[in-house]
Amino acid sequence: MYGQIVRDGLVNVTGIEDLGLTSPVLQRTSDAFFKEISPFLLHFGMFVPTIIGQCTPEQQAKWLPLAMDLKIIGTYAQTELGHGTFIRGLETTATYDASTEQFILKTPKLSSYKWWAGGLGKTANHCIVLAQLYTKGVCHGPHPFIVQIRDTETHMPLPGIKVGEIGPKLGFNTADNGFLGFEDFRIPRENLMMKNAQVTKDGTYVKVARHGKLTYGTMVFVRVMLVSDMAYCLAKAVTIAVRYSAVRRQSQPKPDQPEPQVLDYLTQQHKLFICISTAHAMKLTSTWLWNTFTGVLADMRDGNTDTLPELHALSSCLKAISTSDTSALIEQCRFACGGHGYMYSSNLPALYSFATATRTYEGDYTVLLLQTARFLVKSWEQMDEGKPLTPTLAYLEQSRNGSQVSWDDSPEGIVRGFDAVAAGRIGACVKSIRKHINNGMDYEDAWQMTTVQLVGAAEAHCRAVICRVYRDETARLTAGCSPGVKAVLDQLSTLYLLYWALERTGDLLRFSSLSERDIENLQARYEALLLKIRPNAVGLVDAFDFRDEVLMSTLGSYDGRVYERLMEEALKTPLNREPVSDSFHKYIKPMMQGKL
Ligand SMILES: CCCCCCCC(=O)SCCNC(=O)CCNC(=O)[C@H](O)C(C)(C)COP(=O)(O)OP(=O)(O)OC[C@H]1O[C@@H](n2cnc3c(N)ncnc32)[C@H](O)[C@@H]1OP(=O)(O)O
Ligand SMILES: Cc1cc2nc3c(=O)[nH]c(=O)nc-3n(C[C@H](O)[C@H](O)[C@H](O)COP(=O)(O)OP(=O)(O)OC[C@H]3O[C@@H](n4cnc5c(N)ncnc54)[C@H](O)[C@@H]3O)c2cc1C
Repeated sequence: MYGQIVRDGLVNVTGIEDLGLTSPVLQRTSDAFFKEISPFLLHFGMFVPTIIGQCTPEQQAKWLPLAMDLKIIGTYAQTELGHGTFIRGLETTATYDASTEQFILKTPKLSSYKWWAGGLGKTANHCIVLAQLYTKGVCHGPHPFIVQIRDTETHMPLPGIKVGEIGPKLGFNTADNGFLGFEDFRIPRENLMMKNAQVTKDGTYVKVARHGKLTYGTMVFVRVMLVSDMAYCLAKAVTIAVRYSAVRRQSQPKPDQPEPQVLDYLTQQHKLFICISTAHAMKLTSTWLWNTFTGVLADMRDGNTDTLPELHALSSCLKAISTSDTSALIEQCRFACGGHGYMYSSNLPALYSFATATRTYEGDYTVLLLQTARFLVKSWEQMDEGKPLTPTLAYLEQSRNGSQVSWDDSPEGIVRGFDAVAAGRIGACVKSIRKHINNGMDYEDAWQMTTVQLVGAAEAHCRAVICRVYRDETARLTAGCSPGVKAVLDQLSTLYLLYWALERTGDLLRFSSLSERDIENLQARYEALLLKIRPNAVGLVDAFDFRDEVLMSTLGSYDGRVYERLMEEALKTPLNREPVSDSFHKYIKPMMQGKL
């Protein structure tokens, strides 16, 4: 299995490398090889970006050509058995020895072992290691180091290195995630990635970057990329589920009628059409976030890190919500396909196991929403002091006078409604924190007592951002479209707004003038819109343009030959090679004869 995966992985990266194709195509072709992920994903997904983001030009000149030409194969080893979220708590140490101009890497105890890095188990021979940097007896916190862990000729682990595979997981089982321990392992001083901080030959620590968190830059980059990856993953799942729902006929609502396509059931449309909308919403939001990210990078190149906190807050909540929505909606696609959706050959289980992992890696859902909440509360307090708000928080101004937003169910009205919910929930958090402090709690305890509300406020802020960006970008992009295309894409963006308005009626009742009658109108509009979208449903998923080789699904292939493909896959199962398994003769027959 591992050998096959590595072969496929190399064909994928070297073949495409030779063709010089860009990453979106690389992603699609990669999907033609793997239902889960490539053992080389971390090499291009984090090892190379970290060299670019954390190395000096001189260090890049040394390491980047080796990495891009696959002369070295890398991964990113930050998480340890004992710590993943709390980076400042990482236990692996890198202590500078000025007498030899080397760092000595140590994993002091079992919980210090690096754990999880993709490709670390058997594939990578180098890795980026986050370790607590000590020099002259002072700890300067986690810093990135490039470390060779295996001999590039023999692939044997170097002396002082303990490395291996962590074992089977819910998914990602083609990624040989690994563990790594160091026993007084020495690396040259130059292997500290020195763009943001340096250690001179005599061991003097020199902070280069003004913002202490630039070390975490790779995580921001990957979080930004993951929003786009989620749109792509969900688009595949809903393509499978909608095509299957057009083929599958089941039940007989009217005695004299043939069994209908299950796609004609309103409940099936309710399950699936939000998935199409959400794939579009996340794709457009990811492009907007990428443009925000590149803008902040440009500012930082000019030495201005003022916009980094807002980017961290945005990338954190959008990564959390996009991965959470995608996991839930891919599972919804599986539910919509009945028993056959549970077949591995449908590819829905693999898509789900991939998506649900993203809810955790690159920053756990709750932890990242609390990061965003930290920024929201700070912004509220700055607003109270009369300071200007950042662009994505401009809506907070409307909450100043405390008046309730009047509800109107136009798309702009619904977007304003979500702004009001976000502003109201952030304000409620600030009030809760202040109440606890007035009752004698210190700030940290008051914050902890409010974290359930803070996670909700961050989700509300994120939903408001997605709704606004989706609506605005749809308006901008459809301006030049034919009336027919514009109408269908407007239907999808309106469906997203109506769906989430109905999901959040409690909040809208609390923070806007929404009434019972308004809710009835929303429900009626939503159901009518499902019926309008139905005739275009298959066309909309065909427009995602996934080849069968990329979908890898018995249920979602373009030709609709579902039952034939299910049977073809079943007959390939090893158990079907012989009519009688030898277990019958070894165990079942003796049991039937009372001889066990
Ligand atoms: C293709 C890719 C496949 C990917 C496979 C998977 C790869 C991985 O999973 S790699 C490992 C990923 N690990 C993580 O994401 C760990 C998540 N944890 C974290 O990000 C941090 O520990 C965190 C922020 C949650 C908490 O850390 P902590 O030191 O307590 O930070 P905290 O005290 O809350 O914040 C300190 C300041 O830094 C800021 N900050 C924190 N993180 C960042 C960041 N990434 N960027 C910018 N600023 C940041 C905070 O906003 C805060 O600013 P301020 O004090 O002005 O409010
Ligand atoms: C498939 C997969 C691939 C991965 N690949 C890599 C990789 O290549 N390289 C790498 O370095 N890492 C990798 N990781 C590790 C991943 O980054 C961590 O698992 C992730 O950051 C979560 O950290 P944790 O496991 O310590 O969870 P924890 O933080 O221990 O989470 C456990 C629970 O504690 C809660 N919690 C933690 N802190 C707080 C808080 N402050 N407030 C409230 N609740 C809190 C969480 O919300 C969660 O409910 C991978 C993980 C997976 C699943």
